[in-house]
Amino acid sequence: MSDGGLRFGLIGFGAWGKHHANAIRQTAGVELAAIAARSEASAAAAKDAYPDAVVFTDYRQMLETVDLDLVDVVVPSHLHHEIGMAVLAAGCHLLLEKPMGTSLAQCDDLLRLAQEKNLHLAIGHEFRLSSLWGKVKSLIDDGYVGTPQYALVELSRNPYRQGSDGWRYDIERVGNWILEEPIHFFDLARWYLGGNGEPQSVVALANSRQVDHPELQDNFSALVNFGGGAYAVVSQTLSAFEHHQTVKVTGTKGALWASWSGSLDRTRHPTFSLRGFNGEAVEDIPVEKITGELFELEDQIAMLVDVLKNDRPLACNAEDGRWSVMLCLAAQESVDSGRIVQIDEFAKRVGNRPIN
Ligand SMILES: NC(=O)C1=CN([C@@H]2O[C@H](COP(=O)(O)OP(=O)(O)OC[C@H]3O[C@@H](n4cnc5c(N)ncnc54)[C@H](OP(=O)(O)O)[C@@H]3O)[C@@H](O)[C@H]2O)C=CC1
Ligand SMILES: O=C1CO[C@H](CO)[C@@H](O)[C@@H]1O
Repeated sequence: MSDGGLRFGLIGFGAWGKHHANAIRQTAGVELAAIAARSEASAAAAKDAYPDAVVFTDYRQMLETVDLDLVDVVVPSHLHHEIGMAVLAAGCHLLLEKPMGTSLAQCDDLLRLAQEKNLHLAIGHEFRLSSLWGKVKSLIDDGYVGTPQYALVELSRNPYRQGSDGWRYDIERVGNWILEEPIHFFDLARWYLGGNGEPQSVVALANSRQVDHPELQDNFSALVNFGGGAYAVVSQTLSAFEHHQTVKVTGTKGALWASWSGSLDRTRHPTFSLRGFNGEAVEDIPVEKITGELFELEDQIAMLVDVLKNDRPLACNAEDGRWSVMLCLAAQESVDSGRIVQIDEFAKRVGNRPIN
């Protein structure tokens, strides 16, 4: 760490990488020291927006020549493993965007190397930093609903962006569409219901609007069984308009209903609300801070500064990231086979280790 604070590098200056760069710029105690883009055009845009950062078109050169504390990786999903491994091998802490990998073997390589090198590996499930989705979690933990028995995490939105070179619509590069956005909801569901034990099984359905691309699934719904009989419903449609997300959690005593709406996922002007039934009365529950993925991204960078400077725990660690990848892969297997997938069996067969 230099005297001026932490030195962060960024790899990937696309649609979401630009927001990461901005979040780093907004955060006290950290400097965006270097950026690696791929094309000359993206590198020029990075240099223009961040003239004080050293800009590269080869991330390896950046890792070899610049002294960095943490590198933030925001590239198409099929590159997470290759680039994440290179960052850790270079001895830098890593913030890796979701999905942690497109296979469990990739997640395990990253976990192993981070452990060997004693480096932090944070996964970009920024919803965990949200004042709204986080308030639901703290109310559950405080016993507001009693023992949680049911969670619905649902999104209705417009279609995914193509991504640079159309990677998001290429199954080889995206992995599957569950790894794109429903992965956040599996992470939330496990966060909310995890007190009942880890997920035990998943069954899912999906379909596509494009007859010639059945693998690009616009509609997706899954049921996840947790210990103690609790279960979650994760559901998403990409065939809708704007961006509307709902969480409903009910338990033996009460209920919570959170909702977030915006013209786009990245609006800074959303509407959101949290209502609860505490077993006696229905109430509006105040949410202290504005919420949305742009705000959470800033909080995620601030959280990392706190982790590195004050040795605090990560909001979402590599085991959590691996779990959410596993749930997505198990759900895709259920879609493809038409069968319920037992997570412990899947974990041993595909992940080469039991769930606990
Ligand atoms: N947590 C969240 O809420 C979100 C997470 N994401 C995740 O972030 C990642 C990026 O998504 P997004 O920004 O939308 O995708 P984009 O396609 O918009 O951007 C990807 C960028 O990566 C760059 N890139 C590709 N290869 C390399 C390389 N070898 N070195 C440096 N840069 C490279 C591309 O460069 P070029 O421009 O030159 O082609 C492009 O600018 C994905 O994994 C996605 O899942 C995305 C949105 C939200
Ligand atoms: O949260 C998200 C917003 O949407 C993107 C797709 O358009 C996803 O990549 C991402 O995870």
